[in-house]
Amino acid sequence: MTQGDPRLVGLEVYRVGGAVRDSRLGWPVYDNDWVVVGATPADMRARGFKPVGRDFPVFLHPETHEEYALARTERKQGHGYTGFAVYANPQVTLEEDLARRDLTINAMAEDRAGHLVDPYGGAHDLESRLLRHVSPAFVEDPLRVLRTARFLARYQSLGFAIAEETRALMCQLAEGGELTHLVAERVWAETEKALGEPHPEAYFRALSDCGALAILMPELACNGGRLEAALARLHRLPEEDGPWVRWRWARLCEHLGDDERLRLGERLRLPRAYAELAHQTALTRRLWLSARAGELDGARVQAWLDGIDAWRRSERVTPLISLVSLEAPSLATDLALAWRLAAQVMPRTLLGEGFKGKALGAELSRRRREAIDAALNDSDAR
Ligand SMILES: Nc1ccn([C@@H]2O[C@H](COP(=O)(O)OP(=O)(O)OP(=O)(O)O)[C@@H](O)[C@H]2O)c(=O)n1
Repeated sequence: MTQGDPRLVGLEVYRVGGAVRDSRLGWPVYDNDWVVVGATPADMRARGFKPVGRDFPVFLHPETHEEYALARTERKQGHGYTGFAVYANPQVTLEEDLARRDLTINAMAEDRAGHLVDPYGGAHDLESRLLRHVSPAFVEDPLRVLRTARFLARYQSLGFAIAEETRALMCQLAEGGELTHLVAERVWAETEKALGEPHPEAYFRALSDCGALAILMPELACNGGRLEAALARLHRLPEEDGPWVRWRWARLCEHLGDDERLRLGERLRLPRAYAELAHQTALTRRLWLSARAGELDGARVQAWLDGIDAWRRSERVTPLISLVSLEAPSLATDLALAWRLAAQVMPRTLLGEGFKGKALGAELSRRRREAIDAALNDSDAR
């Protein structure tokens, strides 16, 4: 791909990071990152690369739009993400650039002929299925605790585990209070990515094991048994092509009380769509729990439909009923009928009958309730 590219002639360029790791694992590679050794920003601009990094000397290839970063070292100076001193200069070697990286499997490079440069044993760890830190500098970026957990969520089915000594550093970061310096957006970004991986439960378990979950998402961490039950639900999702990452989040949080769920959402600055689905899912859980306890009645079903705003957002109903069918199949059948009958009560009809304003609202509610009761009675009769 890079062979014969005139912009690269005379440049010392290596493919690095995730692309090297994933191609060796046989995992799909979506984009390539490159490191350039021995060049200056002026060299890159002269070749037509576009500078993109405000903080780092990173350039975009004008045609492939892939990232080319000048080799750099980084040292932590303060707390949080801004506290890094970046040092890029043509003397920085590839080995030095690789040394600043988080995990050995992420610290491999390939030259343009495909030869591996692997000073930290990444290929061996890839074979041994180990997530292992490159150096003690791992602790300089607390986000790496989450990244390591996320890679476990991605590769767990390949047999990966976190190396004992890396796990110790993760615990150390949690105990030392470093995680409190992570901004909500970065925590959520990693968590959202982890939720999209094949084994998101491994992410939360790894964070729980090192004490990070108790700091970052204490609402989920407070009780081991509840956490395991919540993690089991991550793979029990409604059947539909919809936003399954959101569903995973919703199922994870559905056992939380309203206050806890809101607090967690605020803590993570959760996007609205996630918060809304989590709320609807929690209401739905209460409904099937009440059915299980033999306490279901028309009022509860109507309150549920009101709560999820079914009348205006009818598209919400079927997926939630599909969720109920996983937990309480016969209730799902009843709800489907109740919804079908209640949705046939049209405000327009009532307007035609002369209802207006408050009276219209009250009559609408009364007739919907009638329809719901009829559906539930029908179920009792069956
Ligand atoms: N906190 C971080 C973030 C990134 N990296 C390094 O930067 C590379 C690129 O980071 P990124 O694109 O975030 O991750 P990928 O490894 O490419 O993984 P993904 O497949 O999730 O994109 C990583 O491989 C790793 O070497 C790091 O050491 N520490």
